[in-house]
Amino acid sequence: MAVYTRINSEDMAALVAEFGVGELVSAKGIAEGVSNSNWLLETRGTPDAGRFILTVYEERTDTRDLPFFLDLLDHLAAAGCPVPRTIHDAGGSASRTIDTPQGEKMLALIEFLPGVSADDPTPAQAHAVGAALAQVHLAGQGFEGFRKDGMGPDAWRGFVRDCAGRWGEIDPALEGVPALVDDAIADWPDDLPVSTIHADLFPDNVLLVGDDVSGMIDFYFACTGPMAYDIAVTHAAWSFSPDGRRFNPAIGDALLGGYGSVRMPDARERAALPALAQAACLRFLLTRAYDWLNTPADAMVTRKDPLAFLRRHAFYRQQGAALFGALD
Ligand SMILES: Nc1ncnc2c1ncn2[C@@H]1O[C@H](COP(=O)(O)OP(=O)(O)O)[C@@H](O)[C@H]1O
Ligand SMILES: N[C@@H](CCOP(=O)(O)O)C(=O)O
Repeated sequence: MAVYTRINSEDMAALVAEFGVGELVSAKGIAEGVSNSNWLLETRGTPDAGRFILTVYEERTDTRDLPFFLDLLDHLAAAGCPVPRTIHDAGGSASRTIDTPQGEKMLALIEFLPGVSADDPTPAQAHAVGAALAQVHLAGQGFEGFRKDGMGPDAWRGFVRDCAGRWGEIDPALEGVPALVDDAIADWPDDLPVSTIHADLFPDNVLLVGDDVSGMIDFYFACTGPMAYDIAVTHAAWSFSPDGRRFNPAIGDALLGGYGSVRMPDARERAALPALAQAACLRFLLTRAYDWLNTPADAMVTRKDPLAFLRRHAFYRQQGAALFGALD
C-alpha cells in the first residue's frame, strides 16, 4: 500500500478546486509505490478536466528538493520527453501544503499518463526505454537545476554504518558488503560527462503502451550525475530476473542499443560501465538492507530483497567487461 496520509473527501474536493482543473469526480488511492502517498483523481466541467495523479510527499522525499523535481518534469516534458507535466495552482505554484492529522505536508498534482509497467519486458520495450533514457539525458543537459545524488558514493558509508553488525540478520552473505563498498568508492570514476539523471529507472517507473514508452515517472531520486551511472542503474534494473539470478542478454543489449541510437556514450563512459554497474548494485543493496532492518514489522509495505542486488553485483564483477559491447 502507498497511501500513508488520509484526506477526507471535502478537503480533497476543495484542494482540487485550487488547481483550476474542474470539479472532483473521484479519488482512488494507488496501491503501488512505497515512498509517497498517491491518488488517481478524475475531474470534470472545464476544458482542462481529466485524470491526474495527486502525490503527498512522505518522509523519504526532502520537500526542499521539490522545486528541483517538479521543475525538472516541466523542463523534460517541454523538451518532448515522455514525463508528466505538473499542474500549477491558481497562484502559479506547482506544490502546496495541506494540513493532515500527522501535520503539514507538501503535495503536487501531476498529469496522468497512460500505460502499464512491464513485469516481463520484451527487447523492443527495452530498446524504447534505452532511447527514452538517452532523450532525458540530452534534454537534462539544458536544465538549470542542480541536485547532488543523496544516494551516491558519499552516502554509502553512512548506510554501511547503519547496518553494521546486523548484516547477518538479513543474510550472512552480506557480511562482505562493507569491503565491496570501499572498492566501489575507490573505483568511482571522476570527470565523466554529467546531466540530470533519473537514477532509479526500474521497470515500475516506466509506463508502456505496446512497445512505446508512454511515461517515465518517479523522478524523486533524480539528481545531477554521470550519465553512464544512469545507464548502469537502468541496465542492472532491467536486465535480470527480479531475484537477480538470471541475466537476460537480449534485454541488456536492446537497452544499450536503444540508448546508443539517441546518444552514444564516449569511450571513457563505456570503459567505466562495468565498475558503475557494480556501484549501482551496491546503491540499491544498501537502501534495501537499511529498509529491511528498519521497516516496522507491521508496516504495510513489501520489503525488497538486498540479495537480489548482491547477485547482480557478483555477475557484473565476473562478467561486466563483456556485457556492454552493444555500445561499441
Ligand atoms: N503520472 C502518472 N501517470 C500514471 N500513473 C502514475 C503516474 N505517477 C504515478 N503513477 C502510478 O502511481 C504509482 C506509484 O507512483 P510512484 O511515483 O512510483 O510512487 P513512489 O514514489 O511511492 O514509489 C505508480 O506505480 C503508477 O501506477
Ligand atoms: N527502485 C528501488 C526502490 C525505490 O522505490 P520507488 O518505489 O520509489 O521506485 C529498489 O528497487 O530498490
